[in-house]
Amino acid sequence: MNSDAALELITVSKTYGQIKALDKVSLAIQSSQFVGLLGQNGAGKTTLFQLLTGLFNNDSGQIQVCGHDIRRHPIDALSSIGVVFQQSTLDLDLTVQGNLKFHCLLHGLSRSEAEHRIASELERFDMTAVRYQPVRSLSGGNRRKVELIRSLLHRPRLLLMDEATVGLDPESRKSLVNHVISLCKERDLAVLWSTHIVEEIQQADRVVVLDKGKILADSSPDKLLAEEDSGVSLSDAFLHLVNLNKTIGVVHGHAC
Ligand SMILES: Nc1ncnc2c1ncn2[C@@H]1O[C@H](COP(=O)(O)OP(=O)(O)OP(=O)(O)O)[C@@H](O)[C@H]1O
Repeated sequence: MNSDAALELITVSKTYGQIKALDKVSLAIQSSQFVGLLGQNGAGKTTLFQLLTGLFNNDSGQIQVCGHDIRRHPIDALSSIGVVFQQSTLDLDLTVQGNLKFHCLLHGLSRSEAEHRIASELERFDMTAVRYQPVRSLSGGNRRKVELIRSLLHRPRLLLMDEATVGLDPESRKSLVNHVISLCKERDLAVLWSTHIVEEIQQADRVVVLDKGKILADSSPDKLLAEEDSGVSLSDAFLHLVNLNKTIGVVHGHAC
């Protein structure tokens, strides 16, 4: 067990009937690490996030967040996590302030501390001007920024970004990635960034490739490129790895 890790999974499995959505997954993320998670449809990414956010329990294995076991000490573990989900969870009819304040109060912050943190995070993201606007009136990119700000208000140690750029234009996507990379380094945050868009994680410290519930690779983007020797881009390396795993699966299937 790595007690310094912001997130540690040890042989975590989750099945749905016959389907092994996660199969003995082990993974550790340290503070200040930005880890990209790649996987094709059905690889197990959503299942992983569902376990990490306490929505479902793993069948076996252990999940620790900042040293807190998510099953035995869920409040300590979950309060160390900030999450931006793929689907927006903002109340469109409330103002930005209303959404952010609600989150602060849920986390037990006093009203004055909430005001202070909201003001300083909005300033950090250059969003002070929209503080009292209804979320409905914001662009998609700004709504995502509000969700990111909200995820940071209780000062998490681990940030989970679950396909958080879906629906954003390339510029807004790039801006969100850059914001999160800066935060990761400035605040010693551990980040797990799940995406289908390989270019988003070119600057990641590590790239984890998940396929059919198993980790196929866990290394730096440069190392992954060199190891796969499959083309010029990280995207080529990812596809090569996943296709290779498909071929191995077929060969094993025939052998049995
Ligand atoms: N509630 C469920 N009941 C049954 N099977 C499920 C359930 N949730 C996920 N699965 C199966 O588990 C596997 C992993 O699915 P999961 O949604 O975690 O993958 P994913 O990587 O998030 O895919 P996508 O990129 O399409 O969102 C798939 O085979 C999926 O069909």
